[in-house]
Amino acid sequence: TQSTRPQRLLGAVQKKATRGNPRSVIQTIDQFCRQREWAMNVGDEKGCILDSVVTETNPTTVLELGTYCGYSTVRIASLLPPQARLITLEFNPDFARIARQVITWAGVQDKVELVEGASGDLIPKMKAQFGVNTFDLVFLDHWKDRYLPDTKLMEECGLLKKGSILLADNVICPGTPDYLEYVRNSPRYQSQYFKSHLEYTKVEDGLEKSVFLG
Ligand SMILES: O=C(NCCCCc1cc2ccncc2s1)c1cc(-c2ccc(F)cc2)cc(O)c1O
Ligand SMILES: [Mg+2]
Repeated sequence: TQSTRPQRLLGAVQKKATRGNPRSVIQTIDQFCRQREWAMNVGDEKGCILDSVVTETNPTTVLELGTYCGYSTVRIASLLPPQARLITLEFNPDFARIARQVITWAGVQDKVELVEGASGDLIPKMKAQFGVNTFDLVFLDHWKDRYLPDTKLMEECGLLKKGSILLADNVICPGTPDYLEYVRNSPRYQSQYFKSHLEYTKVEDGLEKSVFLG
């Protein structure tokens, strides 16, 4: 039977990347996506912006919405201090199955909890079921029309505290117009746009970093 793109991406990682070395996993995926097949990872250009936001935030508790093959999961987890934790949500079980193997190959599985399900269902369970108080950093990279409702849901569930950082991928391409309008006009956020390009292309895209002001 035909393999899927995530399966071929995992194959490249298991063939070319060094076990336990997150940087070599990232490098292998970027090479695969540039030389073989495009895939919707945040990529190397936006990935550097992600890295700088993670390191400057120095988060203890991170939420990622949208795991896909685990590329940004590995990028974030590899920069976390020892006791820090990353919870990543994935809706698609096939993507989740691949992501678990990529995360383990990179050796960051002890910092990561991958949960399968829809963000709208799981966010209200974060405190009771996952023992989360608040998130220091949230990376939004799932359905683009869920960024705004899920941000409002996180506010309502008390998952954001003064200083929590929201970092949103794809605010230009595919685009998240209602989310951008909200975080840029709400008095509860201080927003900043980091201009970049859609992963592995010359198309404009960018990340929006929004600090929750409480
Ligand atoms: O859709 C994208 N990403 C979300 C996939 C949806 C996966 C989900 C995870 C989850 C977890 C919890 N609840 C609900 C959900 S839904 C996406 C698409 C493009 C793109 C850009 C130009 C193109 F021509 C074609 C695709 C680029 C990107 O960087 C993306 O992130
Ligand atoms: Mg994305």
